[in-house]
Order: sequence, then structure tokens, then C-alpha cells
Amino acid sequence: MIEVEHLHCGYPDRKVLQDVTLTIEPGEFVGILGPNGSGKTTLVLALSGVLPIQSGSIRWNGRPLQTIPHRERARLMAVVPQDVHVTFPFTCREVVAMGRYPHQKRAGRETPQDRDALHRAMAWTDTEALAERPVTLLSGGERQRVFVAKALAQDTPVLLLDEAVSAMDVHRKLQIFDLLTSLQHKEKRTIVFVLHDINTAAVFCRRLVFLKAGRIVADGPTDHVLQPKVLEDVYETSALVYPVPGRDGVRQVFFTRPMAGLTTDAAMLGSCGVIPACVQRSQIRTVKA
Ligand SMILES: Nc1ncnc2c1ncn2[C@@H]1O[C@H](COP(=O)(O)OP(=O)(O)OP(=O)(O)O)[C@@H](O)[C@H]1O
Repeated sequence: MIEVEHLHCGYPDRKVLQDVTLTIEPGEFVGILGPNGSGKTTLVLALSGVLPIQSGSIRWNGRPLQTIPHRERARLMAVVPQDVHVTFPFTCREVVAMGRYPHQKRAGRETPQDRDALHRAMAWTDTEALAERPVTLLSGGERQRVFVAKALAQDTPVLLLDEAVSAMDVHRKLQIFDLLTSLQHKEKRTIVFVLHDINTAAVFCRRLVFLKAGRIVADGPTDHVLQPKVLEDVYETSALVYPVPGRDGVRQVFFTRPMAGLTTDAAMLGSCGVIPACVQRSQIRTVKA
């Protein structure tokens, strides 16, 4: 369990997170969302112990995070960062193998267990064909797959992913989310995923946490939190939320901009011919023109 209490955290010249309190239970799949600069990456850095806490606390299974040695932390949680800069042309296999370092007595000395974890992670992410290629020469989406594989090779109960699939095409993105969902269900892994793609979060994350200006402004089960009022407060943009037929409890979101002379989002979207057939007239909210 991860318990964050009254956390204040940021950078020497900038306070970012303010009074953040949240508890993440084992086996949860949580989406962290919010506008640019709202503090999502800062929260990931704080949860992983990279960024010092200014005040408040973060506990992992009851232990203050700062008291857990680095190697032990790396066996508890794997992080896929937002920006992955690699300048040395390691092969993809070597990059994925780095995920095993926290488990090795001497870094780089592989055991059969390491090799199993590595092969499994590369098979799960469909990165075997990339194994001998230099990571510096991959496309953005391919590189992200390799770094997801590295995190999976780390074989941790908790995965923190920060915009980890942002460069992937829709097929690859859904493969990774299906994989994470399966790990959540079968192995009770905890997944904390920072993303901007609300509609993907709406399908896969059972809980959503919205940050705005460093504070949590909404936190709860996806079907409770995914409301036009919440989205409009967070993103300052009109929002339509509609249920997906045949997918119990799953909703999708349209963000819209009112146009001159039109009084409803329905009129605007209708005029563009983009209202999906599944949106019922009664579900469309009137907004100010
Ligand atoms: N190293 C740093 N030093 C000073 N300020 C920083 C640093 N890194 C980030 N910030 C600032 O902290 C705030 C929060 O940044 P953060 O990266 O957590 O936002 P975010 O919600 O992840 O944004 P995005 O959606 O754009 O990735 C921003 O105002 C950002 O400019």
C-alpha cells in the first residue's frame, strides 16, 4: 500500500504539489490526469523517491519511503519515465537487462531467473525482434516499448508509468494496456499510470485522480469521477460524457469549443457531423455559446 499524506513537494525554485493526500491499495489500476504543469510527473518523482519531500509523508507498506534503501525500492517499484534520453547505443536487450540490476548481486551477472524475466518481458511487449538493435536508432514508439519491457523485467509489485505509451500507435498502446490489465488481475500488480488520454484511462483505469495546479481536485472510481463538471473544472473546456453501448459502466469524453452562433455542443458537433450514433440527445448538455 502507498500512503501519501499532506505532501508538499517541488523544486528549489518552485513549489508544485500542495497538500496531496492519497492512498493506493495493492492491485489498483489508477490513472493520474490533469493539465500540463499540474504536477503529475512531480508526483511520480515523489512516489519513486527521486524528489525530496518538503513536508508531509509517503509510506510504502507502512515504511517511510526515504528509509527504504535504493535497491530495495527498485525491487518494489519500476518506473517508466516520461522522457527517456539515451545517448549510448546500448542494444535493446541490454536496456531491458538493466531492469534486472536490482535483483543481481553483481550488476550484469545474469542468473537463469534474470534470463527468464528478460525473455518474458520482451515477449509480452513484442520487442524480441528489436533485441540486437541499438536503442538510439529506434522510433519513438519502439523505444517506449523497450522501456516498458525494462520496467516489466524488473518484476516489481508496483509499476509507475509516466506518459509511457504517448508515442505508440493505437494497436501498440492497447496491447500495453491489455498487458497491464492482465498483470493487475492475474498477479495483483499495482499500476499507477500518468496519461493525457482520458478515453483510454476511462476504459482501463478503475480509479482516476485529477490534479490541477499541484492539488488533487477529484479522486474516485472512474464512473463517479468522469463527469462533465469535473472535466470542465480541470481543463476549462466544455465536455460531453457519454456511455459506450454494450460496455457496462464505460464512458467516453468529447471536449468541445462553443462556436459563434451555436448554442449547444450538440449543434456544434451536429454541424460537423461528428456526434457518434451512440450519443443520445438526452445525454447532450447545453453549454453557453
Ligand atoms: N526541474 C524543475 N525545476 C523547476 N521547475 C520544474 C522542474 N520540473 C518541472 N517543473 C515545473 O513544475 C511544474 C509541474 O511540472 P510536472 O512535470 O510535474 O507537470 P505535469 O503535470 O507532469 O505536466 P505535463 O502534462 O506537461 O507533463 C511545472 O510548472 C513545471 O514547469
